[in-house]
Amino acid sequence: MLEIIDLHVEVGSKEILKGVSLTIPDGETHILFGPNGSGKTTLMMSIMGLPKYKITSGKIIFNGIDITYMPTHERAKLGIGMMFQKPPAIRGVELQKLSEIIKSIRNTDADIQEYARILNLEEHLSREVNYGFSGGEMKRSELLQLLCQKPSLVLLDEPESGVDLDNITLLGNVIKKLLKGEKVRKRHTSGLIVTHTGYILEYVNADKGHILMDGKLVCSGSAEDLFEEIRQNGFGRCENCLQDTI
Ligand SMILES: Nc1ncnc2c1ncn2[C@@H]1O[C@H](COP(=O)(O)OP(=O)(O)OP(=O)(O)O)[C@@H](O)[C@H]1O
Repeated sequence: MLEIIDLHVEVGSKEILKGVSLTIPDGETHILFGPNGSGKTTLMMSIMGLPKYKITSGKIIFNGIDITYMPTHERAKLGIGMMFQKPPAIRGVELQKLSEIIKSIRNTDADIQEYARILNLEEHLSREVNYGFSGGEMKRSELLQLLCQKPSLVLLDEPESGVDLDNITLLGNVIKKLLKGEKVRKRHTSGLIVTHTGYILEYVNADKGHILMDGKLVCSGSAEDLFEEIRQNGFGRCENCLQDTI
């Protein structure tokens, strides 16, 4: 499904990712932990191919295709979808219109009205995408777009941040549905999720967790065990592991 090999990425001429290797097999959901500024968003953006994130070496292989230098819209067409931590507003484009475009590009059978109903976004369909939306509404709008895209790899960057407890339940259940492993185009859906709070672990079956420190993956294992360790001891012990990688 997704294979990242020794990835080095620069942002604004500063090296942020310093040799990340990660494999997410078909149908697996992996969780990415790490302190602020360690490079989690950078990794997600690099997988999605945002131009600001300059890959200086290494490879990203998706379903056997080398996508390292492929433009973002082609990656989206191939089935990589992302929920951004801070999604941009798109002036002049209604959420309904964008959902239809996404649906037609991927040729999915998404029921936009039904998904909007589930996500309490019916009134937002006629509004410009994310413009003036609250934090929680933006997250739901991102999720609506993902449901329309039906990606085979879902990247979720802090899906629960800024979302109230009722809406975390709603979001968690929809994400669970998105990842539940139903076959999309003969493949199961895979996921990579960044979380600080760990709420999302209550909704998804996480196959593995990873810890990113200063642009390097320093640890992999059970997502629940890693989260418990972080909850109790912070990233202190990870600092020692980071020293071992230098
Ligand atoms: N244009 C830039 N120039 C220099 N450094 C940058 C630039 N853009 C981002 N960075 C730095 O890259 C580092 C990694 O940022 P990133 O957003 O990937 O971290 P993160 O792990 O997702 O953090 P958080 O948990 O706070 O969301 C940060 O130290 C950030 O300041």
